[in-house]
Amino acid sequence: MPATRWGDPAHATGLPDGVRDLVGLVFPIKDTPAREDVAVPASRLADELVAGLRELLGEDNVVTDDGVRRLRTRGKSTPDLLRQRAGDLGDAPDVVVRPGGHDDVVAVLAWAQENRVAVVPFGGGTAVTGGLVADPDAAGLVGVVSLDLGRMRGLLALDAVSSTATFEPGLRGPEAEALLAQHGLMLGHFPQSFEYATIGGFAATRSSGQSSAGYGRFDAMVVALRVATPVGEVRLGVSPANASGPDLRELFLGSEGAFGVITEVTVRVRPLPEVKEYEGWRWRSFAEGADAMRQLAQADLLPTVLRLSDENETAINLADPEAIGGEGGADGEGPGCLMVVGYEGTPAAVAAKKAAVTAALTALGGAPQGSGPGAAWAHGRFDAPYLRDSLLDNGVLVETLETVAFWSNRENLYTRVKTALEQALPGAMVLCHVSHVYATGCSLYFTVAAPGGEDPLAAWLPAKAAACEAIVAAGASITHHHAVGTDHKPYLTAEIGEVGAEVLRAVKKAVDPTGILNPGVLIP
Ligand SMILES: Cc1cc2nc3c(=O)[nH]c(=O)nc-3n(C[C@H](O)[C@H](O)[C@H](O)COP(=O)(O)OP(=O)(O)OC[C@H]3O[C@@H](n4cnc5c(N)ncnc54)[C@H](O)[C@@H]3O)c2cc1C
Repeated sequence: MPATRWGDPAHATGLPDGVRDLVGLVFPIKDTPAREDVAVPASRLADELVAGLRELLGEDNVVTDDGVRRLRTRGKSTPDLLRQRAGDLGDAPDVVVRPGGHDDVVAVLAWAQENRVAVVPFGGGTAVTGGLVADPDAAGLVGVVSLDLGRMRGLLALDAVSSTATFEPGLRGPEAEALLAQHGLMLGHFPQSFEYATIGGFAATRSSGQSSAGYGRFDAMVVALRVATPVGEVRLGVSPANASGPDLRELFLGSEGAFGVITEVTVRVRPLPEVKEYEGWRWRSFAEGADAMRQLAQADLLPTVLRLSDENETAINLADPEAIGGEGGADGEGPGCLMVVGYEGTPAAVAAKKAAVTAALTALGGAPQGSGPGAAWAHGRFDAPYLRDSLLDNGVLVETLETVAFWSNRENLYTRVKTALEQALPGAMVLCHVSHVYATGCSLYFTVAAPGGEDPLAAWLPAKAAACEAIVAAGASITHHHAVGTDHKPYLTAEIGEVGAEVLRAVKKAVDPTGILNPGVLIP
């Protein structure tokens, strides 16, 4: 994946003319190509130090090449891409190392402690909240090692009786699913970053995928972990559940490389679905559709996939305000909102769930739209990041953010965040969908598009701050699944309290006394 863009360059198509024309009606279009010619800053690590790493891992697995260091710089948020596109490679690691297994990771951590070098675990590099941007200076360290887990790609164990699989951390989503598929099994974790994000990254950020209604969040799939910390190994999870004090698995899930390097992840697996059916439902308003989701969740009637776009997102996604959304729906009752509902499983299970959900949604006032919208969503479910690059190329600023609250706070949260973004970015288009649903609440996922102007990063950062402040003021969580990283860290204490922040600092001190792991990330 290039440093300045998402994904496989062969899949990047540019903006189709029709879409470019449509976008041009709303935002000024101008060519803003990325700079690829900027030199990577020189490595801060002395040759003798790098030689020490080579002795540990072998010549081929210690890389100081500028091209590789460029690729391991930051993650894939829009600010990350904008910095890279402008030629700012200031956060480039000094060296990239590629451990072959748990013992290699242990050896690198010992080397880093001895030599006071920061270690940044690098999975797929799809982080969107600054989780890959360590600050060695703040921790008094002399440089940064990017710990690229890409060689650790094994399926280590499969317990078919218990339905669990143990993976190494560097497997990307499709690779893990392909290994399981050989046994007729699946994991069922499909974030939009599925093609590049890794098993270790999913665990380290407590990721949530597009099928979370049916299969759950990633952290809920994890039953056991092996973690290498600077003070020793931690192995957790000898049983699915227990009452053996606080569950320490939870301490390492979501720890974003600040407490240790996750070297093995054991997850619950399930049979591959025989049937997949996705369909659309139309609602008169976002509030009405969201309330239908709440009622499904509270009646234990969740399908596998469930998402609801607000009026703006519905209109934009369909790029045809006459079809659904926009002024006046087909029934003349005002703007409409599209819900995507998906069912996966055995034919009998799908038929039974579909019948029950259909009856419930019909009774709640939903209008079935057939399989067309569902098929369109399934076809394009991993394409949006490519579109973002094309829009950035054309001078349009695009970024997403997400949050989560209880149902009783949903409307308040939606209004506050939308208003904050619209006020901070005049002329912005703010879209939203309910992306993940629980019996007690839901996640809201916002997409913002605005004129990039002369300095899109300078335009975006105050808007992001305004949105974060609105989330805090609404009493919601600063993140549902993108994690804390460095971007959300200023808002974490407001959510977990001073004592909570002190607990995190105390754990950090216990497992990483020299502060080499991801300094500056997560811990307030
Ligand atoms: C276009 C796009 C779409 C996205 N869609 C979703 C989505 O639908 N759902 C979602 O949840 N997220 C989404 N994300 C965010 C991101 O993909 C997730 O946070 C993902 O889980 C990160 O995995 P990764 O392997 O890329 O981790 P990285 O980006 O490499 O790392 C993320 C953080 O975890 C740490 N880390 C990585 N591996 C380990 C390890 N083995 N041990 C310890 N620490 C580790 C890193 O140091 C860093 O702090 C999206 C991102 C992009 C760019």
